[in-house]
This record gives sequence, C-alpha cells and structure tokens, in this order.
Amino acid sequence: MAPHWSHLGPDHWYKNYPIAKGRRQSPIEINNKDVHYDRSLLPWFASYDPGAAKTILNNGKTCRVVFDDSFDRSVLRGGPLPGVYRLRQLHFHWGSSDDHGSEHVVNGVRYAGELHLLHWNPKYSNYLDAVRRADGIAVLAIFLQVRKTPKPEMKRILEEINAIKTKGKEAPFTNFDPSILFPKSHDYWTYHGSFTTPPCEECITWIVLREPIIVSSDQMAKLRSLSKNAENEPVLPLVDNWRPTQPRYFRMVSASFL
Ligand SMILES: NS(=O)(=O)N=C1NCCCN1
Ligand SMILES: [Zn+2]
Repeated sequence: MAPHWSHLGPDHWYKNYPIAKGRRQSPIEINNKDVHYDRSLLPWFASYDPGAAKTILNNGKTCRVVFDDSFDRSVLRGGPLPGVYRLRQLHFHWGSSDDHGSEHVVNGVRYAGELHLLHWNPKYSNYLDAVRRADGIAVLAIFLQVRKTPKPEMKRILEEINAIKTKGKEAPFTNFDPSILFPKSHDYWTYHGSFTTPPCEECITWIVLREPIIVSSDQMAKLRSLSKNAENEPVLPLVDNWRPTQPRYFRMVSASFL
C-alpha cells in the first residue's frame, strides 16, 4: 500500500520528511554563471559486470533495473569520489511530452528525461546505512535528448516495458552492462545533494554528465506507456515522475571541464 501522502505533490513532502526543505536538496538548476571549473577533478570510471544485472521492474514510480550489489562487482570510481561505489540500480525520470522530463535543468534547458545510475559506498555496512551518510551514495545522471535517431543501446530496456506495464510487475533482466548507455564524453558537473524522491536524504554525490544521450520520440513514448497503477486498477499513465528544481543555497557546483 503506498504511503497516504504519496499522492500529494513534491511541495507537501516536507510535512512527513522535513529534510525535503533542507539546504542540500536535489535536483537543482545548473547555470554556467554559478559553475566553478575545478582542474583537480579526476575522470570517473565505471567497471560494470554484465552478469550483475538481475531484474527490471515497474514500482509505480519509475522503470528500475536492479543489480547484484553483494560485493564490489559493478563499481563507479574516480571523479569526485573518495573510493569505489557499488552499482545498485538504475532508473529513469521522464515527462508527459518530449519538451520536459529531466530533473536537473542546465542553463534553462529541460531534457525529455534523465537516467540515474545509483551507487553506494561499501565502507558502510549496507545500502540502508549508506543513505544515512553524507558520502553514502553516488548517482551518475545522464540526460535523454530527443532527436530523430533512436539509441540502439536503449532497446534492451525498452523491449522489456511490455512485461512490466503495471505497478509491481517484475521480469528477469540479465547480461546487461549499463555503460553501453553512456555518451562519448565523460565531462561532468558535480555537487552534493539528495534523493529526488522521499525521504529525500542528503547523502548523494551527484555526477551529472554534460553530454546527453540521444533517444527517439518513439523511445520516450515507450517509457510513457508504463502505468503507475497495479494490474487490476484504473489506468494511470506513469509520466512526469520528476521533482522540480530545489534551491541551490550556498552549494558549489564544480565542472570537470572548461
Ligand atoms: N531519483 S533519485 O535521487 O535517485 N532518488 C531515489 N529515491 C529512492 C531510491 C532510489 N533513488
Ligand atoms: Zn532518480
């Protein structure tokens, strides 16, 4: 059963989760005038084992692919990170049309969607412990930009959509290396923020890639064909699962590029 408040919009979350009005909330607007080029920032590297992919599911809020994170099997390292972080899951945010849907906004530009690859710091005993720590989580965020050409690497995920149309549906999803989804450039912005869904814990080192991946309008429509309702409930399209941007306050947004 979804929490009673879950039908209330993002502006109400703070009533149950005061941290949602915190000073380190996400997403944010990334504007060139506020960004600081940090030449000490290292490149980031993902070393993912395709065999770690397990299942794909519709949780009523997004389409999520889950990975085996019982050991350092698929990891993200480098960039702003102090060590390796274990890949736990990836998911998407998208709009009700191609002109919006991303969570982060860059110089006023909203993309059609945003892919999040969520990793946790294994210096903590488990994921639930990591979400309580300022350096517990690292999310690699990649914008989805609509052009005429579909992204063939998205095919695997989108082919499974028909098997997970409604909330609670899950299907096996194996032999998949999500780094095939990456754009050419590894240029990124980084800042400290939070989960963009409740409880909105402020535990995330965000690594937002400058280069979007190109998807087709039909591929976005496939994501929009998901439903937020369970199988035997009235149809509610799963769209606009993005949080509006939050105040940056005194946070530095660093860039790995000039
Ligand atoms: N969009 S986000 O910041 O990754 N937020 C998440 N909240 C719940 C767990 C997974 N991720
Ligand atoms: Zn997300």
